[in-house]
Formats: sequence, structure tokens, C-alpha cells
Amino acid sequence: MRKPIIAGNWKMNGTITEATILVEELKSLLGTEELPCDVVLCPPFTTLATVLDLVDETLIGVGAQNMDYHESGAFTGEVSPAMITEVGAQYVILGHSERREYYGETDAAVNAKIKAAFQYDLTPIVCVGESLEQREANHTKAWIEGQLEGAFKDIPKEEAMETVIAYEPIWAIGTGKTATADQAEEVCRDIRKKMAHLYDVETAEAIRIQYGGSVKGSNAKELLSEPNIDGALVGGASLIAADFKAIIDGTK
Ligand SMILES: O=C[C@H](O)COP(=O)(O)O
Repeated sequence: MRKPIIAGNWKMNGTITEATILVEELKSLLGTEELPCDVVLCPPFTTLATVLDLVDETLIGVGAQNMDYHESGAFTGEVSPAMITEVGAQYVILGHSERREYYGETDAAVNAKIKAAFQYDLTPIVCVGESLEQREANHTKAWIEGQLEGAFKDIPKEEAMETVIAYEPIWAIGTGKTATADQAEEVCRDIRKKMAHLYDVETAEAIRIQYGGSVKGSNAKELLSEPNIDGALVGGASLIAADFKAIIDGTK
């Protein structure tokens, strides 16, 4: 049985003051009861330490939104896996479509980052997804299969099983245009089939697959009840504590 995982990708939002208010609100909404799923907050690098302090002694996990794959060196503006592990984060989002589109991140780079993440005990949340043009041209399946082949090249089965894959159709990100539960389930099922093909059924069945793209409290339950959708990668709605809590409740 796969445990659902809801991750909030704050993107480039949240000063230390704002992050503190948001996490305190979320903590008080979640209370001290056991969480119905894994909950992960992915703030910007500058607030990672603050958020980690704030969630100390709670069950809330913390992740970075990106990292470099080199150990250290002359890579101005980059952050290494060791730095993220040292600060205390447990997850890292890799290959988000915004990284791919604005910063030219390739499948090969995502592959190197997955390897580096495991070397430093970080659980990668690997994003894949198609553009509107690709969907309309019926290229979604082939495109995502190619992204998975590139990202998981030479990644051992034991690591693949621990990876979280986030299916994020680019046309649904920040647009308010959510994929229907049927559309999201169809692609998540194809992703699982592809992982079974790349590895085996045991591996594919262990991998948690999230849907991301305009997930809200109002649509979370329907998406999360699909058999191949094991969670959500949430952007905008993760910046409002009550909305994020409503999505977490969608896993109940
Ligand atoms: O990483 C999160 C996704 O890009 C979804 O963002 P969104 O929920 O604002 O559409």
C-alpha cells in the first residue's frame, strides 16, 4: 500500500517572515493528530533552515526545489546536495517544468541530480509533463516516456522504488485549468506502466506518483481517489495554510 504524499512547492515565494506565519498557521490547523499522508514543504533555499526549525518535532517533511549535481566548486548561484542534506531537508524537487523551461534543465541533468540526491540521502521528487501543444498532437505518452527513460538512466531499482514522480501537465500549472481526474489518472497509469517496463512490476507498484497542476481543496479528493495518483505536488494552494490543509484532508 503506497502512502500518499502531498508536497507544497512554494516556488519563489516567502520571505522568512511570511514563511514563519504560513508554517505556524499550517501547524495549528494540522494539530497534533497523526497526519493522513506524508506532508512535505518545499520553500526557497533562503527559508529552508527557518522552516526546518519550525517543523521540528512535527511529522512535516521539508524539501528543496532544486539543486546542482556537483559536490562543490565554481558554480555560482548553485546549491549542492551536501548543503541541502546538511541543513536537514529530506526531499528535493528535480526537473520541474519551470527549471526545464527557464533554465534549460535537460533529462540528462535530471538524471545526474537523481544520482546525486541518493548519494546524499535525499528523496527526489522527479517532475515530468507535457505542454498543451504536445497533448493536442497526441504526443503526451511518448514525451513522458522519453523523459522517464532519460531521468532514470542507470538508476538502480532500489533507488527508483524510493523516488517520487510528479506528473505535472504544463498547461495545468498555475493556470487554474486542472487536468480532469480521468486525464491525470490515464497519464499516471502510463507512467507506472513505463516504470514496470524500465524495471519490473514490483518497482512500479512501489513508486509514488503525484499529480500537480492547479490542485485545490475543491478538486483534491477526486484526483486523489484515482488508483494511480498517490499524492499531489501543489504550487499556489500551498501558500495558503487552509487550502493546503484541505488538500491534505483529500487523502483521507
Ligand atoms: O510544483 C507545483 C506545480 O507547478 C503546480 O503549481 P500550481 O498548483 O500553482 O498549478
